[in-house]
This record gives sequence, C-alpha cells and structure tokens, in this order.
Amino acid sequence: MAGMIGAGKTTYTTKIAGELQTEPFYEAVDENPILNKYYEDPGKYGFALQIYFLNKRFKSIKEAFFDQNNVLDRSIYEDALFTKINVENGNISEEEYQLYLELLNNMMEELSTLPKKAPDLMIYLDASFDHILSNIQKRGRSFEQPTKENGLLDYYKQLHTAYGDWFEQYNHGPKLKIDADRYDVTQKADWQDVFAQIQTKLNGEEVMVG
Ligand SMILES: Nc1ncnc2c1ncn2[C@@H]1O[C@H](COP(=O)(O)OP(=O)(O)OP(=O)(O)O)[C@@H](O)[C@H]1O
Repeated sequence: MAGMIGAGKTTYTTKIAGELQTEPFYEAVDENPILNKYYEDPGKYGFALQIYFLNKRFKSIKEAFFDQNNVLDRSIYEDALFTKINVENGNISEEEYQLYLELLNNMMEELSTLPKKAPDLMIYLDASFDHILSNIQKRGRSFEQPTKENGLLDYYKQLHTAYGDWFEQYNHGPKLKIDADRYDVTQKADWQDVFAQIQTKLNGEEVMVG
C-alpha cells in the first residue's frame, strides 16, 4: 500500500490480506520510540526516525517477499519521499541525506537478490486533503494533530502534493490508484468494487473504473 498519512492504508491492508488469505505487515506506530519525539522536534529526530523506518521496512520486505500476495501497509519507496521532504525542510542535513541514500542503495541491492524485486502491485490510496485531515482527527493520535503553532498543516500539505507526483513517477512495477474519497470500504458494495480493481490488476489486466 501507499498513501498519505491517514489515507486509510491500515484498513485496506487488513481487508486485502483477509481477502487474499495472506499476511498483513503493519507499521507499528505505538511501538515506535522515536515518532512522537520527531513530531516534537523534527530537527533533532528527523534522521533517526528515517533510519528507524528504513530498518523496519527492510525487515518486513525480507519477510513478506518470500510468499505470494503478502500485503505491506507502506512501501520503502515512500520513506525516501518523507526523507527528501525532511531535507528540504532543514530537518535532515545534506550529509545525513547522502548517508541515507547510500544505505538505501545498499539495502536495495540486497533486495534485488530476493525472489521478487518490487511489489507485485503498488496500490496508492489517493485521498483529498480534507479527507486525510478528517481521518487524522478521527484517529486522534495526539502528536499528529495540527495546531496553529506546530506547522503540521504545512507539512501535511507539502507531503500531500509530493505524493501525487511520487505516484505518477513510480515505475518499479504494476500500480493502481484508488480514489479513497469515493469508497467506504466498510460497505460491502464499495469493497467489492475496490477488490475487483485489485484482482484485475493482479491478473495483469487493465482496470476500467465506471
Ligand atoms: N518515513 C517516514 N518519515 C516520517 N514519518 C513517517 C514515515 N513513515 C511513517 N511516518 C509517520 O508514521 C505515522 C504513521 O503513518 P501513517 O499515518 O501513514 O500510517 P497509518 O496511520 O498506518 O496510515 P493510514 O492512516 O493510511 O492507515 C504518521 O504519523 C507518519 O507521519
């Protein structure tokens, strides 16, 4: 899965893995010791957070790639996008960025020896800015809430814009964009519609959205 903070990746991951009877791999937010510190002081914890995510992601990918159709709730490719934005915002230095990229390269070389080199299908949840804000609010993780003072709204806007371009440029394999505003996948009919699109793509066919 791919998509902005609060786009609904966790819900989709659970549903897709349930449908395909495979294993879901989640980003364990509650167990992340750096995430809330990062939100408090991105300049101090930006680099450490990216190394944390890179390490966790690499581990999940190694485990997930040995079976068919396992579902990961976020891709390693998006971590690089978060990192780039944190460099642009001055939270991560150029030197740290070069280090990150070298490490990422090294890891990608390792992955290229695995049975699969990239996801069978990259599913991108395309959610409007209002939609993700409302999800972030509903979910209620305190450190993610934007206030007038903390600059998070600007960060989210910046990420939201960058995500669209990122997905357009993603070219490591088959990809599918789902209009997350349009579907409520807790509703059976919506879910059937979405899952039909996923299956079509997994079978290597083109998706027609009515
Ligand atoms: N590489 C990264 N760099 C910085 N922050 C990250 C990174 N990956 C994830 N995060 C942060 O981790 C938290 C969890 O990510 P996210 O909200 O996308 O996952 P989620 O809650 O499972 O997603 P969804 O709401 O789509 O199910 C968010 O606060 C997000 O900003």
